[in-house]
Amino acid sequence: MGEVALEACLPVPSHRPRHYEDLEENTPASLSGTKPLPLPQPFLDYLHRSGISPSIYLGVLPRYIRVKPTFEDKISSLEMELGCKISPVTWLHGFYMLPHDAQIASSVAYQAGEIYGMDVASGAAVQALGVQEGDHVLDLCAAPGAKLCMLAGQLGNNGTLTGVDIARHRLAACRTMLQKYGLGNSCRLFVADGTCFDLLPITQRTGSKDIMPSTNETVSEVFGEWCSRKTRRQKKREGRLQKEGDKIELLFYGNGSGVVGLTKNQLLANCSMLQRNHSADHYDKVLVDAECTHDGSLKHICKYEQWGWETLERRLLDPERMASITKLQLQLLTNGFRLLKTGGTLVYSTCSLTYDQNEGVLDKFLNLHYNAELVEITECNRAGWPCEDGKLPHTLRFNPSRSRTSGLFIAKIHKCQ
Ligand SMILES: C[S@@+](CC[C@H](N)C(=O)[O-])C[C@H]1O[C@@H](n2cnc3c(N)ncnc32)[C@H](O)[C@@H]1O
Repeated sequence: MGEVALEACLPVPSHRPRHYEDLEENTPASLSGTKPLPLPQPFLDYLHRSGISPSIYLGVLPRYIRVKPTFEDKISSLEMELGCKISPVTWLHGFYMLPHDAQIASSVAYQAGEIYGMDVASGAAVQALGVQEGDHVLDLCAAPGAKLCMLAGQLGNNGTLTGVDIARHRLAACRTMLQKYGLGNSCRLFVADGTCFDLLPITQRTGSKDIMPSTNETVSEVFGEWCSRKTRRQKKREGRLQKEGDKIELLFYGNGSGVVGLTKNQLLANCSMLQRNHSADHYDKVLVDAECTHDGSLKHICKYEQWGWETLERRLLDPERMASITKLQLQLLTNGFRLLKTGGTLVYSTCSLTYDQNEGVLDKFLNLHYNAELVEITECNRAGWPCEDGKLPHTLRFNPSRSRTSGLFIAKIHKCQ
């Protein structure tokens, strides 16, 4: 589905939703005149139980792009090509706002990898992490990769970026993005379960010089430069590695990621480092953009029209599914924090606006981790961000109808001694 107004793509209900009145009452003045949204009753009940007003889905959101710094002075040529107004987002550098129906995919800039579509609230989550050149950064739920690309851009050529996702096909899309935008040099991507992933960054201390190769490894098992076209030998080797029952698969690595020249055992030897508890070898920054019910995303809710509303009932409304998703979120957050070095920063975000998946998960996490502290997001013009306070100190919520962004929850955590 393209970028379409929600009202235009949702089915007309056979009955008047119970929370219709709530919807009318809560319609923001700036959006008045917009018809109430026809959502199925079970979903409205879910929103009601979760304390979310259905009014957040009213109105048509603009679309956003992030542009490479070198492209910023060429915005007028993109305006001419697309035939629409493109305005800079005043509160987050590098982001621009377009009409909701603007089609960027055929533009010269998109094809040349100068711009990509990314919601500006997602950009805020990345900005909150405060990445600096030289950092070792972990993105524990990386696919399909918009945030990973922004992280890679902020990192420059100094430091490393490790992306992890459990879904191979989604991580492959991430790899395509990194390559298209020329951002993969310092990155490595692993297909792995983020709840137990335990590879540390390849820093000088844990780099190839410190780790002795295993005696039964051959030269052919040393990682050479990654390329999209693989030789038959490489494919055979990868097949063999997977057959050996690896839980972790290295899907992509750039020349400056520290992987080139290592053997498989050297790379995986990083695992044992955690037991040694050298916190200094851990990641400086960790992003846990956790799997969630996506109920803050208008675009995502629209997709249920294609998938069928019964899919939504199965994915969002089933109590067992909800319990398993909050458990997964807590496990991802816990493991991300374990991989973070003392003094480091972690950002937890979801595109759900329910209490349970955000403050609820954090509450449980903070009760178990005396050395975790919620801290204020002070990055880049933060005072101008169009968000609201969450229900825990320093947490933020982007409410779509007020912020004109996709819905997002963001919390920033500091790892103390
Ligand atoms: C909200 S999406 C992440 C979006 C991504 N950060 C971006 O900006 O494009 C959540 C991701 O978590 C992944 N995921 C789900 N369970 C996981 C697990 N146990 N370990 C790692 N990733 C997981 C999903 O495959 C999905 O790609």
